[in-house]
Amino acid sequence: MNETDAYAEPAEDAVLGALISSEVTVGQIVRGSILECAPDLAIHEAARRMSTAHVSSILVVEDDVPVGIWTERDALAIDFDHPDSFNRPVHDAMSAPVRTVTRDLGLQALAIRFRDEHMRHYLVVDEDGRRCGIVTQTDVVLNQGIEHYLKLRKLDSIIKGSLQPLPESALLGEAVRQMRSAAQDAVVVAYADGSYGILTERDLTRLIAERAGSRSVGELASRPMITVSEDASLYHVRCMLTDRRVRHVGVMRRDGSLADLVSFTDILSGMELAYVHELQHALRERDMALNASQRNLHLAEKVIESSLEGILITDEKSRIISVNPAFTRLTGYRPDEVIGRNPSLLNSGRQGPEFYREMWVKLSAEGQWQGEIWNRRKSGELYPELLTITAIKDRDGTLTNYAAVFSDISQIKENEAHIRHLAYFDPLTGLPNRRLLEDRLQVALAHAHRNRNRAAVLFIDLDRFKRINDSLGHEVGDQLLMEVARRLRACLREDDTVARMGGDEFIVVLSDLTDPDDAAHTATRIIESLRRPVQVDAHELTVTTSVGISIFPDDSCDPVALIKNADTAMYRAKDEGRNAFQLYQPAMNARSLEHLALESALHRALAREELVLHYQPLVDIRAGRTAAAEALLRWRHPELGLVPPADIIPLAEETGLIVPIGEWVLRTACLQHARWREGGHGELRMLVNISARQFQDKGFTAMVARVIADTGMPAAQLTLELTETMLMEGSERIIGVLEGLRALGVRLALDDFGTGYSSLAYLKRFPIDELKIDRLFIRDIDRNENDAAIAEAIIKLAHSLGLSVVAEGVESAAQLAILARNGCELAQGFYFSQPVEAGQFVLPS
Ligand SMILES: Nc1nc2c(ncn2[C@@H]2O[C@@H]3COP(=O)(O)O[C@H]4[C@@H](O)[C@H](n5cnc6c(=O)[nH]c(N)nc65)O[C@@H]4COP(=O)(O)O[C@H]3[C@H]2O)c(=O)[nH]1
Repeated sequence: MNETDAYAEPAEDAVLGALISSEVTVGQIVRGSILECAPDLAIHEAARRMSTAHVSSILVVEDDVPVGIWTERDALAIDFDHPDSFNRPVHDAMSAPVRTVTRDLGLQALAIRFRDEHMRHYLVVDEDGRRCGIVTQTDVVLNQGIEHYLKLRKLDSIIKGSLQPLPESALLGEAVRQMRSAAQDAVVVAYADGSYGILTERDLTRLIAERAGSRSVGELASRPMITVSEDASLYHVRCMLTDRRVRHVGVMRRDGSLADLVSFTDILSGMELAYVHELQHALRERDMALNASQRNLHLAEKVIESSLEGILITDEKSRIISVNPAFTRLTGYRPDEVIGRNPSLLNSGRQGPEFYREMWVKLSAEGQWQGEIWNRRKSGELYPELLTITAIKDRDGTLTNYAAVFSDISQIKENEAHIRHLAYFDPLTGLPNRRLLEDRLQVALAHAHRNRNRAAVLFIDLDRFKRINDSLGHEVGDQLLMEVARRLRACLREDDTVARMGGDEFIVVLSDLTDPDDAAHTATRIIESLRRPVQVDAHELTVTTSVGISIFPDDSCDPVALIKNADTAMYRAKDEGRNAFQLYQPAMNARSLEHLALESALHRALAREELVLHYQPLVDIRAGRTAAAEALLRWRHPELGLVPPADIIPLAEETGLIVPIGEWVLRTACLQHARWREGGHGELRMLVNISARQFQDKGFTAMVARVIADTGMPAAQLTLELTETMLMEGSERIIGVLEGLRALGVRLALDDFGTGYSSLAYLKRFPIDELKIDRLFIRDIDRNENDAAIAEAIIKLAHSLGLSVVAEGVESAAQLAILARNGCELAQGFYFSQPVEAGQFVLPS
């Protein structure tokens, strides 16, 4: 094994490790023992003690105070031609004052001091100035953790090439003079046989101790001199110096001649310490960044692993490369069954190729696709999921992966179907209820309009039903209603609709009538059919019926008006003696004239400041405290008195006046809120209704922003109430408007929830914060199990979508108790307060 192999350089990692942990302090490397002597000790005795102790310095102490230090370097100052000088007191030859460093000084800093102050020894003291030891340059070279640097540098980079060997016959005094003048700590002695020897400061100290006279260097030098090739690295040299316990090696040129003598001092002064320092810093930072990114990676892995949503990641060719545990839970496939395969293995076959084509078009254009999709589990079962696919690109924009995140929405769909059934059908008779009827009526009218036909609405009321109910009990009443429903159905064609409006009221919609008389014929058939006695248990019941008829388009084109007109006609039939039908006549409805008059007056109402807002509190059920106010529009008509919004809003929408009126409402409510804030009630939220027509206005979001800015309204305290039907136009534009509003910081609530037709899962797409359950569901919540079930289901669903819930129209403590039990957060209704003028609004104390 040659020397180079013996000092093989450390592996890269070991070097880096040494570097990073190299924040060593002087205190950690200093040797505890200090050789001390009194100032009057003879120099040769001091030298003897140093030689015996193998140390390079002795501290001169007087009265326990260091007054100087005598080192091997100081030995050079001794006159070797006159050995008498060896007997002088050390005080005459020592260096003073003693330079000190503290224990906590870093090795880097110490190395710089050694180099800049040309020192080779420092006395180390602790925080209280107590002596702890002597630190030498050699200690630094051995402990600094600079291996990486030494490894990079070759020996030839520090060779000075100024070596002047002395002939073996030269006298010791000459050698000392050369060392002194050349500021060297050793001289090389060239022997006549071509070999070399070395005489060092340490040898001089020994010679002083021996009181050696003037002898030739050939006799005194150590030989042979240890040498190394000029190609070796500084690291290699350092290892040699340490292992051989020497402080100098000769450097041999490739041609065999002696190039120089190098020592620990040369190694230290050849180092670019600032560079080393920077390198250490950079490496430390790299290490920290690496640690941080490993931590982030670990975190991301944990999130994916514990996510309740299924996650699937593919490569750019759509081959699955990883799935999370939720994926396995939801689809039934283990990772090893899907990795490497295409996600199409989950296809249910329910969506056609066109669906997937559109998905890919959107994915490549926008980088993301979201929607509902039916997939197939491993068991073969189909299930609906809400799926988001994101295309992932690297820094250069090259597509690298797709990530799909999905949740099983079967439960939501089931709830939705359940609620829809509860919401659209009368549980007693199984007939459509008012909501579904209105829907069907719209369809029937559109159909009739298209076919240029008529349609009819028949309002049916059982005469004196209440008497039966009160005298024979609900059970009997219910049986009777079920039989009535069955007979009504039997009187109609398949395309016609019969609905129960509640109590003993039914409505029939006859679609596509060619002759209005057909409506009268059907009415007669119904009256006849219901006139036949009904057997319920032991009772034979006979009921009579009154029917009112309105015809589309003759009596109105508006479904609500048609129902109202049929209702009016039905009352006329009752007035006329019951058990008959009446066709609607316009004169029956004096209100239509009123309507016209109102329309022109509304134009002037804004300018005349006839509009006012009333406020109704929303109460935090758990805290029993007013948490918000809803602003409700009123019109103080000079003759008609207070006109309710039901009469104002449709008119305002028809005439387009809703835009300025809507802005007035918002501004007035915000100004009112400013007054409450001044009074210390800034915590109250303000809810403002937005109409569909207003929402369609292009400048709507800008208007809201303007009002907020003008009035200083804290956006988070403002909630805009929207209705389901507004959202169901469902376009990207609507989502854009909602997101624009959200960006302003306002909250969004969905009003009258349950009366629209929305897909509940679809709601997930909208940035809604709050859901207001329509008061129709609340009205009978304490009497009707069905309504209670609907309210409960809506509350649960809203919570599962992360929405808070407001119950509207709470009129009794019993209703409130049920809502509280179901976890409903807020309630509003006459039980707490009617809508009142701002001055009468009771602020929370
Ligand atoms: N039976 C009963 N009713 C209760 C109870 N508690 C509150 N109400 C009524 O329920 C309605 C609640 O407002 P909404 O559902 O947003 O319904 C509002 C809202 O959709 C609309 N509206 C009111 N003000 C405005 C407005 O400034 N702009 C627009 N676009 N619409 C408005 O008119 C609708 C009716 O408003 P109002 O007649 O003031 O009727 C109010 C309120 O008086 C209760 O315990 N029992």
